[in-house]
Amino acid sequence: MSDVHVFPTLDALSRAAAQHIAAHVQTVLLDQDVYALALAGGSTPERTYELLASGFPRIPWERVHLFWGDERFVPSSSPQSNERMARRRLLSSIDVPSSNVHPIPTDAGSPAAAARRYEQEINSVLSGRDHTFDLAVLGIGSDGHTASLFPDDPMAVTDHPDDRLVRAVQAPDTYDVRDRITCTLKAFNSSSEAVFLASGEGKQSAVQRAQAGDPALPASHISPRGRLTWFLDPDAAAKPPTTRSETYNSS
Ligand SMILES: O=C1O[C@H](COP(=O)(O)O)[C@@H](O)[C@H](O)[C@H]1O
Repeated sequence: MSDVHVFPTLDALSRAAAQHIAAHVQTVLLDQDVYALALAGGSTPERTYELLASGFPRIPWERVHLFWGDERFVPSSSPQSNERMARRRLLSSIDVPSSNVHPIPTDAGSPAAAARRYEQEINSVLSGRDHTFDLAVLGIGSDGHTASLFPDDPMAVTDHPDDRLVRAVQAPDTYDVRDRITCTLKAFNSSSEAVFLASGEGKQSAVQRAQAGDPALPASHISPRGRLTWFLDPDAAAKPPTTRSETYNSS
């Protein structure tokens, strides 16, 4: 099941995404003690994180566990670090217990060691559940990658992935940071929900191909157990905005 919403600007799509995430947190916490949110890196979600951090809409952060969908194998102080971005935009402004924050451990000796440790952490924090994350925030690259699942990686473009929840991968040589750790299709597709955030003309072709189900794109293989919702601007969607009242309902 996939819903597509087009908003006039990145700010508007970020507001709608923040409201969608907050509404889902509130709903899920009626039935569960804790909520597991997987964060995307890159630049597109920065505004959504700032809005979530601003307190509107309000989220009971003490009951939320934060994970990262992928990470570059760099120190957490690096400008390339997905952890650093989320700490600056979101975590620095919210009262979330440090024991609820689960960054990918790039201080492990190697990407493979970091992946192994992160899989253990996910299994330990989320043990006893029948699903992984309650919601995964995802971006999409112009090449159709999502998280650090790249098109040239056979495990990123299969409907029958291995049993791992986290893997060490190499990004193509056009990327600044090639050593990466990523949650797998299994981890994302065992989540309750996922949202894609995409803005700008550079994303247009990848968004169209992913929505059409082009099997060569990792983003096409994202299929959570419940809703998959796209938050787009007109350039990424190649469509004019649809008004919020017609197309967006956070319930
Ligand atoms: O490398 C990455 O890229 C994607 C997309 O990033 P964006 O800057 O185009 O929004 C991101 O979702 C992923 O977490 C990141 O590691």
